[in-house]
Amino acid sequence: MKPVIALTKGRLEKQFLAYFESLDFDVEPLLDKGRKLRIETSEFSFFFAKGVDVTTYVENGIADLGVVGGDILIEHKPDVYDLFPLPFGHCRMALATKANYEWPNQKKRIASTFTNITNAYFKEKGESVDIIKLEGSVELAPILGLADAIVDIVETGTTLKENGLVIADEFLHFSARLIANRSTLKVKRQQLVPVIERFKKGVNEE
Ligand SMILES: Nc1ncnc2c1ncn2[C@@H]1O[C@H](COP(=O)(O)OP(=O)(O)OP(=O)(O)O)[C@@H](O)[C@H]1O
Ligand SMILES: O=P(O)(O)OC[C@H]1O[C@H](OP(=O)(O)OP(=O)(O)O)[C@H](O)[C@@H]1O
Repeated sequence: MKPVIALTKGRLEKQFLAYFESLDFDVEPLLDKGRKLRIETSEFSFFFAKGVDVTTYVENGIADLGVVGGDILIEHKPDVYDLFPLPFGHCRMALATKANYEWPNQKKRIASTFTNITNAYFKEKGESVDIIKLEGSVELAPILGLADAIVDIVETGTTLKENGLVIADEFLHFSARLIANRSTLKVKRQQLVPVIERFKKGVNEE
């Protein structure tokens, strides 16, 4: 059986494809996949899922390997092998507010998709805050008055800028990561190690 790889769909998928192609793997069947969620190449079986679901599939041994953002690993702490960083998907975590924002004297309200990361960040500062969980377009929260600030991913800073927000603090840097199921890595060692080494070659050559 071919190794099974779970890929985070969307943004990371496109960057993965470019990387995968640069390592001379067969990408042809992945290029025109349409709405298909599973694709077979000559060497691998791929499927595509949201980042956090990629970790669930890898954790449960449905996929041998997975490609996922480092933010997802820190936020959800799945029980998988975190093998190494991949040279794409670079972004950072930031606390952001409206420009010239005056923090209130009472407990701060922080909106984020990353509630565990936010909680850990403020805990380390010894500050108690109210965390409001949002699923996307988090930048809206300070603008509409739902929260004083947000904790969210920043790459170019364009989304913050175009919505009148500024970075108050930056505290974590991420890239995509290659992850593996813990027991599969032992059982299918002979098959997986050469694949992992080939992925690593691309990282070392960067
Ligand atoms: N603006 C960004 N620039 C670079 N990398 C990003 C950016 N936003 C997210 N990422 C990285 O890419 C991964 C996938 O993000 P993506 O936005 O495609 O999925 P998502 O956050 O689940 O969004 P959606 O709900 O739209 O699918 C994230 O886990 C993160 O590591
Ligand atoms: O610094 P930038 O390059 O502007 O990128 C940052 C934006 O990208 C992500 O959002 P995404 O596009 O995934 O949409 P979402 O808000 O629905 O998560 C992130 O949540 C920021 O909003």
